[in-house]
Amino acid sequence: MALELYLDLFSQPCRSVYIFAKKNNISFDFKKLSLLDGQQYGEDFGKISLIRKVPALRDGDFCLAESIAIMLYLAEKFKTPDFWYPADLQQRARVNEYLSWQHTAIRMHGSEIFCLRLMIPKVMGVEIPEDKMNAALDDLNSSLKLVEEKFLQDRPFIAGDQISLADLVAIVEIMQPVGAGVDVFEGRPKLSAWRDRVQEAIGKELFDEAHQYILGAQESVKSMDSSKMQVFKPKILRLFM
Ligand SMILES: N[C@@H](CCC(=O)N[C@@H](CS)C(=O)NCC(=O)O)C(=O)O
Repeated sequence: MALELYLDLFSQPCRSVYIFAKKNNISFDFKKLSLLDGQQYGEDFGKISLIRKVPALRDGDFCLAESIAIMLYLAEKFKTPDFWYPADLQQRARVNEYLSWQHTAIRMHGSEIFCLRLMIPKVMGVEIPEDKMNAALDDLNSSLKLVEEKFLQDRPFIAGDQISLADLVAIVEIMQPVGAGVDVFEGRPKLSAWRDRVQEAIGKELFDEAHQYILGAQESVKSMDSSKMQVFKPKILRLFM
């Protein structure tokens, strides 16, 4: 049985797994799971992951959740080039440091902008007050500043001269607010130059293919039937209201 990846390219961690697998010529069955249609709550997906989030992997009888665990599994199984997750002690520690930090920083702040600008107005039918939006933008800006000043410094990539899993996980998260219409690269030449290097290392075609849905998110969310998105209401109420 071919290796299966359950993905929705609206999702940042799905894009990192997708790009990683494609870039390393790992063949897989793309199992599209539509988050906006609530397919993560379906009975079939529950057999793959009780966490009910994507990405998820099935390799024979073995199922795995969590994007970073999935990419490390693929890296080990398919012996991908060292630069993705360097064997060098301190380079690997740099990658681990970024991967550990990002969950509650850039990922949280970029996702919040996406929810405040696109999801909440659609699902709840309300616009977000300006002060709340500004506070979320401040949080995002402080995380982006740390990406530049702490994680990149003067290096081409987070762990040194070559792309690693840290850069891949960083770029997919940083593109999420861009999809919601916030150009995080404007006025940030260092971050923009790093984005260009990451794009080049991934390959522009693959980068664009993986990001086409998120970059069209403003239009696609606008045209969606909000009654179908009510499945998100309890979560939005819990997290944001
Ligand atoms: N830490 C997880 C995060 C996975 C996650 O939060 N996935 C979101 C999409 S970005 C999801 O499936 N959400 C569905 C839901 O919460 O209902 C990873 O890196 O894989």
